[in-house]
Amino acid sequence: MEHIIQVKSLAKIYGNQAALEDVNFTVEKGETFGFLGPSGAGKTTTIKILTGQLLQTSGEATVFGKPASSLNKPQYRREFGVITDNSGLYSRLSIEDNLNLYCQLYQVSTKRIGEVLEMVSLSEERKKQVAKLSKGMFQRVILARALLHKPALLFLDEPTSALDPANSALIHQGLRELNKEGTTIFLTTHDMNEAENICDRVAFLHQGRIQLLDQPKKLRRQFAEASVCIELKDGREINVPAGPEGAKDIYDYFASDQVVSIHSNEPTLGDIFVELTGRKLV
Ligand SMILES: Nc1ncnc2c1ncn2[C@@H]1O[C@H](COP(=O)(O)OP(=O)(O)OP(=O)(O)O)[C@@H](O)[C@H]1O
Repeated sequence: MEHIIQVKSLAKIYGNQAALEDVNFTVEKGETFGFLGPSGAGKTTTIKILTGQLLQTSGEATVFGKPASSLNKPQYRREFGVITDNSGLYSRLSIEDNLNLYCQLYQVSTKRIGEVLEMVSLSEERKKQVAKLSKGMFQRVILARALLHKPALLFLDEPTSALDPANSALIHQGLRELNKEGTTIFLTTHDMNEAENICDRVAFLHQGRIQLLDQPKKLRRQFAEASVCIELKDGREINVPAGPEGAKDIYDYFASDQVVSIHSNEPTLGDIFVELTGRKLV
């Protein structure tokens, strides 16, 4: 496997406060990696270090095999994209004119504009002035701009915070398509649905350390209760052991035609986070 990002014993101390302590992880080529944590966990600090905007106090952070601190140099601009809150656009210009400027900057054909606007469902609005866009549309233009040059690696800091579910879904769709085209994605979020929807693996950051790291599916299984829930026609929900000891009950409910649905008692990523840390993700 090819490590696109490699982080070893990373620490960041602001004054006398440790924001990150002994953080270790790798991000493999082609994956969408989610960095989950509540406010103040150290997510933005990590993105800033990985994109060369901030220097760590100790430890190693390499991106494409080079020290992350070197990514600040203009020659690496084409290789990765960063989307943060303060990604400015020219408000008096249209969406299309904004993207035209970036095509020149990245030396990308303007044909790509149509493709990226399609990916974020903004084809119809391309002539609209940026000042007149809703927040969700604005966020989608920022994403479209980051997609123009098909970066090998894209960093997103809470890409859908404060967006409604419809706009979030459009951003997720754009990210999935970009990932299919080969872009490795590193995103921070405190939205567990976002993590479940688009991430191949997630790391739970709490108090400056990674508490868990795996595929969402595996984490849910690891923390699942050994029981299944049977929903009955009379409205009751019965929890039955998932092993042989529950088999007779399950058979009886089916045999007497009482079952509406049966599902495993798997926790959400949010449930797991609360169990692990005693804190909610938001
Ligand atoms: N420039 C700074 N100077 C001092 N402390 C800072 C600075 N930037 C961040 N911190 C502190 O470091 C810790 C981690 O902050 P960070 O912004 O990385 O968290 P976060 O997980 O991104 O939070 P949020 O979800 O609210 O954006 C916090 O306790 C924060 O107060």
